[in-house]
Amino acid sequence: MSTKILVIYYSAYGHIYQMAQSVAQGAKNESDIEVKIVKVPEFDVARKFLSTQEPYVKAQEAQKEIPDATQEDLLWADGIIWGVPTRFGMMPAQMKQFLDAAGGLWATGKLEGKATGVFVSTGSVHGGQETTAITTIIPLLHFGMIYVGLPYGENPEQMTAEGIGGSPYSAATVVGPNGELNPDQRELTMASRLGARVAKVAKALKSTNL
Ligand SMILES: Cc1cc2nc3c(=O)[nH]c(=O)nc-3n(C[C@H](O)[C@H](O)[C@H](O)COP(=O)(O)O)c2cc1C
Repeated sequence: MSTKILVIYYSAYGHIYQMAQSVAQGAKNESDIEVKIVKVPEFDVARKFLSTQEPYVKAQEAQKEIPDATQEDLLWADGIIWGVPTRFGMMPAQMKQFLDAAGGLWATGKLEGKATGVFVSTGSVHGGQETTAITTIIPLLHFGMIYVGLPYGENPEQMTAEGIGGSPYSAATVVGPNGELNPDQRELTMASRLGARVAKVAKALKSTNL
Protein backbone atom coordinates (compact mmCIF):
# COMPACT_ATOMS: atom_id res chain seq x y z
CA MET A 1 0.00 0.00 0.00
CA SER A 2 1.30 3.47 -0.87
CA THR A 3 2.54 5.89 1.80
CA LYS A 4 0.29 8.93 2.15
CA ILE A 5 1.70 12.44 2.51
CA LEU A 6 -0.44 15.41 3.46
CA VAL A 7 0.78 18.92 2.64
CA ILE A 8 -1.29 21.24 4.80
CA TYR A 9 -0.79 25.00 4.71
CA TYR A 10 -2.25 28.45 5.28
CA SER A 11 -1.36 31.14 2.75
CA ALA A 12 -2.88 34.62 2.69
CA TYR A 13 -0.80 35.99 -0.19
CA GLY A 14 0.23 32.85 -2.09
CA HIS A 15 3.93 32.41 -1.25
CA ILE A 16 3.44 29.44 1.04
CA TYR A 17 1.04 28.02 -1.56
CA GLN A 18 3.86 28.13 -4.13
CA MET A 19 6.21 26.45 -1.69
CA ALA A 20 3.53 23.81 -0.96
CA GLN A 21 3.50 22.81 -4.61
CA SER A 22 7.26 22.18 -4.58
CA VAL A 23 7.03 20.25 -1.31
CA ALA A 24 4.27 18.10 -2.83
CA GLN A 25 6.28 17.54 -6.02
CA GLY A 26 9.31 16.42 -4.04
CA ALA A 27 7.19 13.88 -2.17
CA LYS A 28 5.52 12.69 -5.39
CA ASN A 29 8.90 12.04 -7.01
CA GLU A 30 9.52 9.26 -4.47
CA SER A 31 8.16 5.81 -5.34
CA ASP A 32 4.86 4.59 -3.91
CA ILE A 33 3.83 7.94 -2.46
CA GLU A 34 0.34 9.44 -2.62
CA VAL A 35 0.14 13.19 -1.96
CA LYS A 36 -2.77 15.40 -0.97
CA ILE A 37 -2.62 19.21 -0.62
CA VAL A 38 -5.14 20.96 1.65
CA LYS A 39 -5.44 24.45 3.08
CA VAL A 40 -6.27 25.51 6.61
CA PRO A 41 -9.63 27.31 6.51
CA GLU A 42 -9.69 31.10 6.78
CA PHE A 43 -11.36 32.85 9.72
CA ASP A 44 -14.57 34.65 8.67
CA VAL A 45 -13.43 37.78 10.49
CA ALA A 46 -10.04 37.74 8.74
CA ARG A 47 -11.62 37.13 5.31
CA LYS A 48 -13.83 40.16 5.79
CA PHE A 49 -10.83 42.37 6.52
CA LEU A 50 -8.37 40.83 4.05
CA SER A 51 -10.83 40.77 1.14
CA THR A 52 -10.28 44.50 0.74
CA GLN A 53 -6.65 43.75 -0.29
CA GLU A 54 -6.04 42.91 -3.94
CA PRO A 55 -3.03 40.59 -3.36
CA TYR A 56 -5.09 38.53 -0.90
CA VAL A 57 -8.05 38.27 -3.29
CA LYS A 58 -5.77 37.20 -6.17
CA ALA A 59 -3.95 34.62 -4.03
CA GLN A 60 -7.22 33.13 -2.76
CA GLU A 61 -8.56 32.90 -6.31
CA ALA A 62 -5.45 30.91 -7.29
CA GLN A 63 -6.07 28.47 -4.41
CA LYS A 64 -9.81 28.04 -4.84
CA GLU A 65 -9.54 24.41 -6.04
CA ILE A 66 -7.54 23.36 -2.95
CA PRO A 67 -9.88 21.66 -0.47
CA ASP A 68 -10.18 22.90 3.11
CA ALA A 69 -8.27 20.75 5.60
CA THR A 70 -10.15 18.47 7.98
CA GLN A 71 -9.09 16.31 10.91
CA GLU A 72 -9.82 13.27 8.71
CA ASP A 73 -6.98 14.41 6.45
CA LEU A 74 -4.60 14.22 9.43
CA LEU A 75 -5.80 10.69 10.18
CA TRP A 76 -5.45 9.67 6.53
CA ALA A 77 -1.81 10.71 6.30
CA ASP A 78 1.32 8.72 7.17
CA GLY A 79 3.35 11.94 6.97
CA ILE A 80 2.23 15.56 7.42
CA ILE A 81 4.10 18.64 6.14
CA TRP A 82 2.93 22.03 7.41
CA GLY A 83 3.19 25.32 5.48
CA VAL A 84 3.35 28.21 7.91
CA PRO A 85 3.68 31.92 7.02
CA THR A 86 5.15 33.93 9.89
CA ARG A 87 2.89 36.14 12.00
CA PHE A 88 4.87 38.06 14.64
CA GLY A 89 7.60 35.42 14.60
CA MET A 90 5.30 32.43 14.94
CA MET A 91 2.46 30.55 13.26
CA PRO A 92 -0.76 32.36 12.25
CA ALA A 93 -3.82 32.05 14.47
CA GLN A 94 -5.60 30.16 11.68
CA MET A 95 -3.05 27.36 11.96
CA LYS A 96 -3.03 27.40 15.76
CA GLN A 97 -6.82 27.22 15.83
CA PHE A 98 -6.70 24.20 13.50
CA LEU A 99 -4.18 22.47 15.77
CA ASP A 100 -6.14 23.36 18.92
CA ALA A 101 -9.33 21.99 17.39
CA ALA A 102 -7.48 18.70 16.76
CA GLY A 103 -6.94 18.26 20.52
CA GLY A 104 -9.08 15.13 20.44
CA LEU A 105 -6.50 13.51 18.14
CA TRP A 106 -3.80 14.43 20.66
CA ALA A 107 -5.84 12.97 23.54
CA THR A 108 -6.24 9.67 21.72
CA GLY A 109 -2.67 9.59 20.35
CA LYS A 110 -3.93 9.31 16.79
CA LEU A 111 -1.05 11.27 15.21
CA GLU A 112 1.71 9.59 17.20
CA GLY A 113 4.49 8.12 15.08
CA LYS A 114 3.66 10.05 11.91
CA ALA A 115 6.58 11.77 10.19
CA THR A 116 6.30 15.54 10.02
CA GLY A 117 8.12 18.62 8.71
CA VAL A 118 7.59 22.34 8.30
CA PHE A 119 8.12 25.04 5.68
CA VAL A 120 7.77 28.71 6.53
CA SER A 121 7.86 32.21 5.03
CA THR A 122 8.71 35.64 6.37
CA GLY A 123 8.64 39.17 5.03
CA SER A 124 12.22 39.90 6.12
CA VAL A 125 15.34 37.79 6.54
CA HIS A 126 15.37 38.14 10.32
CA GLY A 127 11.59 38.35 10.79
CA GLY A 128 11.31 34.96 12.44
CA GLN A 129 12.07 32.14 9.99
CA GLU A 130 13.75 30.05 12.65
CA THR A 131 11.42 31.01 15.53
CA THR A 132 8.40 30.13 13.40
CA ALA A 133 9.82 26.72 12.54
CA ILE A 134 10.96 25.95 16.07
CA THR A 135 7.76 27.10 17.78
CA THR A 136 5.73 25.07 15.28
CA ILE A 137 7.72 21.98 16.20
CA ILE A 138 6.48 22.24 19.81
CA PRO A 139 2.81 21.29 19.23
CA LEU A 140 3.87 18.70 16.65
CA LEU A 141 5.96 16.97 19.32
CA HIS A 142 3.00 17.12 21.72
CA PHE A 143 1.00 15.28 19.08
CA GLY A 144 3.75 12.65 19.06
CA MET A 145 4.92 13.22 15.52
CA ILE A 146 8.49 12.52 14.46
CA TYR A 147 10.15 15.70 13.21
CA VAL A 148 12.15 15.72 10.00
CA GLY A 149 14.50 18.67 9.46
CA LEU A 150 16.49 19.83 6.48
CA PRO A 151 20.19 19.14 7.07
CA TYR A 152 22.99 21.01 5.29
CA GLY A 153 24.24 17.72 3.86
CA GLU A 154 21.18 17.41 1.64
CA ASN A 155 20.68 21.13 1.13
CA PRO A 156 23.99 22.88 0.46
CA GLU A 157 22.04 25.94 -0.83
CA GLN A 158 21.56 26.90 2.83
CA MET A 159 25.27 27.44 3.31
CA THR A 160 25.23 31.04 2.14
CA ALA A 161 25.44 34.55 3.54
CA GLU A 162 22.70 35.63 1.11
CA GLY A 163 19.26 36.45 2.47
CA ILE A 164 17.39 33.39 1.25
CA GLY A 165 15.19 31.04 3.25
CA GLY A 166 16.06 27.59 4.52
CA SER A 167 17.67 26.31 7.70
CA PRO A 168 18.26 22.97 9.41
CA TYR A 169 14.81 23.47 10.99
CA SER A 170 12.68 23.97 7.89
CA ALA A 171 12.44 24.94 4.25
CA ALA A 172 11.61 28.61 3.93
CA THR A 173 11.18 31.60 1.66
CA VAL A 174 11.70 35.33 2.19
CA VAL A 175 8.87 37.23 0.48
CA GLY A 176 9.99 40.86 0.98
CA PRO A 177 8.39 43.52 3.17
CA ASN A 178 5.45 43.92 0.76
CA GLY A 179 5.32 40.32 -0.43
CA GLU A 180 6.93 41.44 -3.69
CA LEU A 181 9.27 38.45 -4.11
CA ASN A 182 8.45 35.00 -5.44
CA PRO A 183 10.25 32.00 -3.95
CA ASP A 184 13.82 31.78 -5.25
CA GLN A 185 14.65 28.61 -7.22
CA ARG A 186 16.98 27.51 -4.40
CA GLU A 187 14.17 27.89 -1.87
CA LEU A 188 11.86 25.83 -4.09
CA THR A 189 14.54 23.16 -4.46
CA MET A 190 14.92 22.94 -0.67
CA ALA A 191 11.13 22.74 -0.34
CA SER A 192 11.07 19.86 -2.79
CA ARG A 193 13.84 18.05 -0.89
CA LEU A 194 11.88 18.48 2.35
CA GLY A 195 8.90 16.80 0.67
CA ALA A 196 11.11 13.93 -0.47
CA ARG A 197 12.73 13.55 2.94
CA VAL A 198 9.46 13.43 4.88
CA ALA A 199 8.07 10.96 2.32
CA LYS A 200 11.09 8.66 2.76
CA VAL A 201 10.91 8.80 6.55
CA ALA A 202 7.13 8.25 6.54
CA LYS A 203 7.58 5.21 4.30
CA ALA A 204 10.31 3.78 6.53
CA LEU A 205 8.25 4.36 9.69
CA LYS A 206 5.20 2.76 8.11
CA SER A 207 7.17 -0.38 7.37
CA THR A 208 8.14 -0.65 11.05
CA ASN A 209 4.53 -0.23 12.33
CA LEU A 210 5.74 2.31 14.92
C1 LIG B 1 -0.21 40.19 10.87
C2 LIG B 1 1.08 39.89 10.18
C3 LIG B 1 2.22 39.68 10.92
C4 LIG B 1 3.43 39.41 10.28
N1 LIG B 1 4.54 39.22 11.04
C5 LIG B 1 5.73 39.03 10.42
C6 LIG B 1 6.91 38.85 11.20
O1 LIG B 1 6.91 38.80 12.43
N2 LIG B 1 8.09 38.71 10.52
C7 LIG B 1 8.17 38.75 9.16
O2 LIG B 1 9.26 38.64 8.62
N3 LIG B 1 7.04 38.86 8.41
C8 LIG B 1 5.83 39.01 9.01
N4 LIG B 1 4.70 39.12 8.26
C9 LIG B 1 4.79 38.92 6.80
C10 LIG B 1 4.31 37.51 6.47
O3 LIG B 1 5.16 36.56 7.06
C11 LIG B 1 4.20 37.30 4.97
O4 LIG B 1 3.13 38.08 4.52
C12 LIG B 1 3.98 35.83 4.67
O5 LIG B 1 5.13 35.09 4.97
C13 LIG B 1 3.63 35.62 3.23
O6 LIG B 1 3.18 34.30 3.08
P1 LIG B 1 1.86 34.03 2.22
O7 LIG B 1 2.03 34.78 0.92
O8 LIG B 1 1.84 32.56 1.98
O9 LIG B 1 0.69 34.50 3.00
C14 LIG B 1 3.48 39.37 8.87
C15 LIG B 1 2.31 39.55 8.13
C16 LIG B 1 1.12 39.80 8.76
C17 LIG B 1 -0.12 40.01 7.93
